[in-house]
Amino acid sequence: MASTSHAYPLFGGTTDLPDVVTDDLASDHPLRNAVLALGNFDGFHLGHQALAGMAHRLAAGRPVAVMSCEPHPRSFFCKENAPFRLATPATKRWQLGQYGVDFIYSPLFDHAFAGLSPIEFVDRILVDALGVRGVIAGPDFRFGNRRAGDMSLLSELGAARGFSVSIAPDITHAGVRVSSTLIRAAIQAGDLHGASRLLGHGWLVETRQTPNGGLKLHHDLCKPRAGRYVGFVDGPDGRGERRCIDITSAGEFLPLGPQAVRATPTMWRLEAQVVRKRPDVRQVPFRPADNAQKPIR
Ligand SMILES: Cc1cc2nc3c(=O)[nH]c(=O)nc-3n(C[C@H](O)[C@H](O)[C@H](O)COP(=O)(O)O)c2cc1C
Ligand SMILES: Nc1ncnc2c1ncn2[C@@H]1O[C@H](COP(=O)(O)OP(=O)(O)O)[C@@H](O)[C@H]1O
Repeated sequence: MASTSHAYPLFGGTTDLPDVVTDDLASDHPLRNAVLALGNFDGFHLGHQALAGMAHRLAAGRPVAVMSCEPHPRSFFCKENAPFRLATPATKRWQLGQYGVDFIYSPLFDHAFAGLSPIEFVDRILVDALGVRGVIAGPDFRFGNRRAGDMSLLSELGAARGFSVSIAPDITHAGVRVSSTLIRAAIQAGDLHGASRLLGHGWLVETRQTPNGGLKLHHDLCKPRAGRYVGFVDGPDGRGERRCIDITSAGEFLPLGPQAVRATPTMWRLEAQVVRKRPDVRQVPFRPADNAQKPIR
């Protein structure tokens, strides 16, 4: 049911991108009667993926949707001083497309939206604007002004209004609940292997051209510890290739060797921090593609 097809060789082929819905769906819109997963889904980690899988099973052929407010509520409430996001909207859209999500409900998170009471959110958004058949979220999901609504209130309201409310079990890794916060901490420590294990995929980042022709991490993304990294990018022949880059504390990408003069890609999968054994080692050889997840030393 998703609309636009988009090819990213880096990510392994073509995917149908979900529609992005920012407003009410008309009463006869085919995307009504969806099962909607609630939250922000930054990074689309293992917990989020399990939730999306459950939404698919509950939907049983009806549309599957994911909520993702913009800006991220954490930026709106200024809970973070530094950039913190694990994924840009474009990357998230591609990831959700890979999971067969039909649409992303992405309302503007402003004072008016944040000020909706839990009952207003249910009546105005879930029932009137989207006409959901069911919703699903983790046990910790909070909604409505001052986070006043919880899953038990949502279950009551759903039963009264005729949509189903499902609570997803916690997904853990090594005994700890997987969360975006945990993944950010791993990235900030330069532990991209640890981050990838919790994400369930490599960390996909977008870069931007700087005015002086360089490359910089997208300004909303959390910054990995400054150092030398191996990243995987789309090559000029449509196949992927591995490159070495130094990432500065400001998020600048400094390509090494002859690749520095090549056209600069905008999407990378950052795979590993290069641990230097000897201080005089300047270049690190590329590893074969099938070694993607092994540490490079
Ligand atoms: C309609 C609606 C209104 C919300 N209003 C608030 C709010 O006033 N204050 C707040 O902290 N979170 C509010 N939230 C919750 C945020 O979406 C978000 O879950 C939370 O702030 C993110 O914090 P966390 O990442 O620490 O869980 C609201 C959510 C919804 C759906
Ligand atoms: N480890 C997990 N197991 C199960 N559900 C999860 C997990 N992490 C997040 N969720 C659920 O996924 C949805 C999106 O979560 P969100 O708050 O955006 O992610 P996070 O807590 O990782 O920042 C919410 O309904 C949340 O309860």
